Amino acid sequence: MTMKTYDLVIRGGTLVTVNGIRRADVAVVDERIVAISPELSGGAQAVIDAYNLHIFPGVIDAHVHFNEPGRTFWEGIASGSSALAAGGATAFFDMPLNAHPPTIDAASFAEKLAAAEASSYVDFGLWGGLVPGNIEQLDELAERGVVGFKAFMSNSGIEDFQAVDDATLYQGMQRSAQLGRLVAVHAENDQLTAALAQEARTQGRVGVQDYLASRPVVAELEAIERAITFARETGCALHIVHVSSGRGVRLVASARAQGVDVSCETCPHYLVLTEEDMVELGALAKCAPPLRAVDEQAALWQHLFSGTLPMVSSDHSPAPFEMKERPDFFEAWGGISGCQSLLALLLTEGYHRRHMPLSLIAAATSEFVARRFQLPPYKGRLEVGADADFALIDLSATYQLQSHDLFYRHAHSPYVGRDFRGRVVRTLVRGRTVFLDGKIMGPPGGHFLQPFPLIPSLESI
Ligand SMILES: NC(=O)N[C@H]1NC(=O)NC1=O
Ligand SMILES: [Zn+2]
Ligand SMILES: [Zn+2]
Repeated sequence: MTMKTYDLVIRGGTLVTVNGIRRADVAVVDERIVAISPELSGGAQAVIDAYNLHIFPGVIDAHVHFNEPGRTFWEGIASGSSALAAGGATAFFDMPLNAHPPTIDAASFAEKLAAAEASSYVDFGLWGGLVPGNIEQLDELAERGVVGFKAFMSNSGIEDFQAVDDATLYQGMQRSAQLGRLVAVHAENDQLTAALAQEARTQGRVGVQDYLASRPVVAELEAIERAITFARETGCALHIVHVSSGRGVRLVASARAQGVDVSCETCPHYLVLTEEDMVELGALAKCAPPLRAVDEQAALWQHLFSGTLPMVSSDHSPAPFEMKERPDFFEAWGGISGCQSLLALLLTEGYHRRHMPLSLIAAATSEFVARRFQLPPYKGRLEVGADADFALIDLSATYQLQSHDLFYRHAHSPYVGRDFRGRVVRTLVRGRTVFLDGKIMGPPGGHFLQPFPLIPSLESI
């Protein structure tokens, strides 16, 4: 009798799935999970001892800006995907900005795809952009496999990626509905935020508080409602990125209850930082929508617990530190470097501090992401047949984050100096270790992920 031989067996770990946690061995052949059982017999070419570790499905970070090509000096796919791997992520979706050119047509898509295929350590999907003037290009982007189309309802801070006017958003959603792709929006009312900012700046009020006051919650609520109205009308699936307020999540949840195909995400910074931190940390913690008061933050946690807020992604939006150093706070780069800390923050502040179930963390960072964005059924789950994408976690390890721990091109983050509980020990992408004990293991071998089922090419129908 021949014994079965696996490529890899991970022994004794505690598996965290959306259906609960259990101890089991996991066997991998050809990049996929082929067996899960309390005591797996059979040989293996490699064995990982995970007796004191939790095995999470690899994080799928649906929202990062890696800036390559064109602004690789801000981040880059190699450094950004290294940071993700160090944070337990096995896949990401890159936003169509702040690379140059932005991903708004077939040619720019090809450039981005080539860059990511050459240097990503983890798997990746690509967002296309919806901007004034590119509705004709949505078809070619859909055909090439974008996750969906991202639009800014307010100024993006990047010249080459213009905010949508209402007509572009409406018509873009009509086209996206026909293409079966969703639209994701940065939801803030541009007129309101621009006018409030302008007023403050002409009066010489250019501090953190003035910035906060220029982007009130109502600007977010109004834009979310408008996007939902268009989604209801066009039948387009809608995703609201980085919702910063409990009331914003409520709008999404009630529209969903009425049958609108709309989802939302929040980011770790809205869960663990408040506007007071923005005052204290300055531009390191500058983002849009801005950080909020503690009551909004508490509401976000409640929504996360109840499932009305089903997804957390990082909105990692890095830049050289010099771009954060401006006497006028409005001029400092708005964007937080945080993708390496996404899972660790949820473990520290969610699981340890608030007793959030680990299953919910796995759902919010992996399983729901895969489902919402229609990844192939072998992504985002810990089960037989799925890709062997894992984050191995020592839940009880404590540490203080240091800037030299960060793999970002520019090693700043509002979380430096923060105490964490729960450490990523090892990350595997399709069975291959990409991060172990503080080091990235090359070479980069990330695969391009497309939504599934694939859109048939127009010539084939
Ligand atoms: N351009 C860009 O990355 N903007 C992002 N930064 C941020 O804080 N919010 C965003 O939308
Ligand atoms: Zn945004
Ligand atoms: Zn973003």
